[in-house]
Amino acid sequence: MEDIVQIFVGNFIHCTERLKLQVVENGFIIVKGRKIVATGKKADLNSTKARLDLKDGADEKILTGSQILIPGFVDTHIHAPQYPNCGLGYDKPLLEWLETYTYKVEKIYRDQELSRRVFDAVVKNTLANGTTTACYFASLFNNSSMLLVDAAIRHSQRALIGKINMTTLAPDDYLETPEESLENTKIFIEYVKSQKSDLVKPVITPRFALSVDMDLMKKLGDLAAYEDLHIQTHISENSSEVDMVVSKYNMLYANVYDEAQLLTSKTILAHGVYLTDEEIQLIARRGASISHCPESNTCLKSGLCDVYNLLNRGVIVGLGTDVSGGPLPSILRAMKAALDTSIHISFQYKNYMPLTYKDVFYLATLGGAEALSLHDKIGNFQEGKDFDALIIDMDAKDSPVDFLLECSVLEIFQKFIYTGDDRNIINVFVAGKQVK
Ligand SMILES: O=c1[nH]c(=O)c2nc[nH]c2[nH]1
Ligand SMILES: [Zn+2]
Repeated sequence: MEDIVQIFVGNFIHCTERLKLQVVENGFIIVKGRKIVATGKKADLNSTKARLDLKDGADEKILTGSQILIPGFVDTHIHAPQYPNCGLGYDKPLLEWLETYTYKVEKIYRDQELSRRVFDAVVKNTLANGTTTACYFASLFNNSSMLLVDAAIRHSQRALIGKINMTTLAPDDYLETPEESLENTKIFIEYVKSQKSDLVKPVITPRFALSVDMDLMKKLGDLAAYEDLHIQTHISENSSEVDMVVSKYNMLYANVYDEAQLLTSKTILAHGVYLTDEEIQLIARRGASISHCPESNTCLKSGLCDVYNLLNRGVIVGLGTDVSGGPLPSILRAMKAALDTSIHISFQYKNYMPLTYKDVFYLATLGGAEALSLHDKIGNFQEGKDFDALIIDMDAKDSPVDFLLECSVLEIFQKFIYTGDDRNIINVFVAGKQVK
C-alpha cells in the first residue's frame, strides 16, 4: 500500500538538541506514511514537493495563527493501574501511601474486565492529553499487564510497558515469589514480542529496591542484558525510603542497582530527589536517566528534585506524571510543576538559574525521548523521525483561555504552557496516524 502524504503548513516549535528551542514561523512539515520526509519554510514548499515528486492532492493542513505544531509529549513514568486513585491519598508520605492506598487498588487487577476498562481509559486519556509515548508500570499480574499492551496497540500509543516485579514489603496476597516473578517476566516479554508492534516494547520493572532482593535484581539485570531491554524503577524518592535502602543493602541507593547491572543507558529511574553527588556521577556515567515527577514529589511531600543540578552534571532528564503519585495524566501539568519546583529551589540559593518554559518543553519532548533512548525515532521534527505531534490551538472552542490579544508565536506557546490544558490540544498524531 502506498504511504499517505500529509503536509502541515504553519508555525511549529521543537527542540533541535538538548535545551535548544527552534521556532519556525510559516514553515512546513511533509509526512509520508509514518515519517517526516521534509521540513522547511513555506516559500520552499513547492520546490520541495517537486523534488520529492509529490503528486497534487496530498492532504494539506493549513494551521491558523492561534495554532502551533509541536512534538508529542513523552511521559517517562506512569502507573496505569493506579489511575482510579488519581487525586487520592495525599495525606500520607510515600511508604504509608503505598500501604494504605496503592497496593489496595493495584491488587484488584486480577479482575480482567476491570483491567480492560481502566487501561482503555488510561491510554485514551493520556493520548487526549498529548502523551504520544508513555513508559508504563503495568500490573503485578501478567494477564492484566497484557491487557495494557493490547490497549496501547489498539489506540496506537507508543509505549514501554513493564510487568512489575515485587516479592516483598507488600501484603502477602499481593506478592509473588522470586521464581514466579522471573518466570512471569519472561512470559510477559514473549507476549509483547509476539504482538510484533512497532510502537510497544517491554521494559524490565523491579518496583524499587525495597520490593525485591539482590538475587532477583541480578537475574533481571541479566535478562535485560540478554534481551537488550529497557529497565525502569524508582530511586531516592523519599528520605525514609532512602534510609531503609541503605540499611537493607549497606550501600548507596544507586550502587544497589549498579551492583545488579540495572544501571544501563536504557534505564529510567523515577524521582532521584535525594541522590548524592557520587550517585549522580554514577548515573551520568552509566547513561541512565531520571524521570522527574514534580507533581508527585509535591503531593506525597517527597521533596524538591533539583533538575538543574542533574542536567549540569550530564544526567539525561525527562518528565513523568507518576500517576497516581501525581494527580493527573498530563505532561503539560508536569511542565508547570517542574517550573514551580525549580523556582522554589531558586529561593534558597543566590545566582541559581531556575528552569524556563523552554527548558521544561525540552524535558517534555526531546528530553523524554532521550530518557527513553528513543531519540533516534521521536522527540522533534528532524527528517527521518516518526511524526509524533500535537496541534495546539490557543483559540480552541471551550478553551480555558478566553481572551487572546495579538500574540507572537512564542507568546502563544507560553500561554499554552502556563494556562492551557487538554482542550488546547486539538489533534494528536502518533507515527503519522491521527489519534485525536
Ligand atoms: O511514586 C511511587 N509510586 C509507586 O507506586 C512506588 N512504588 C515504589 N516506590 C514508588 N513511588
Ligand atoms: Zn512511580
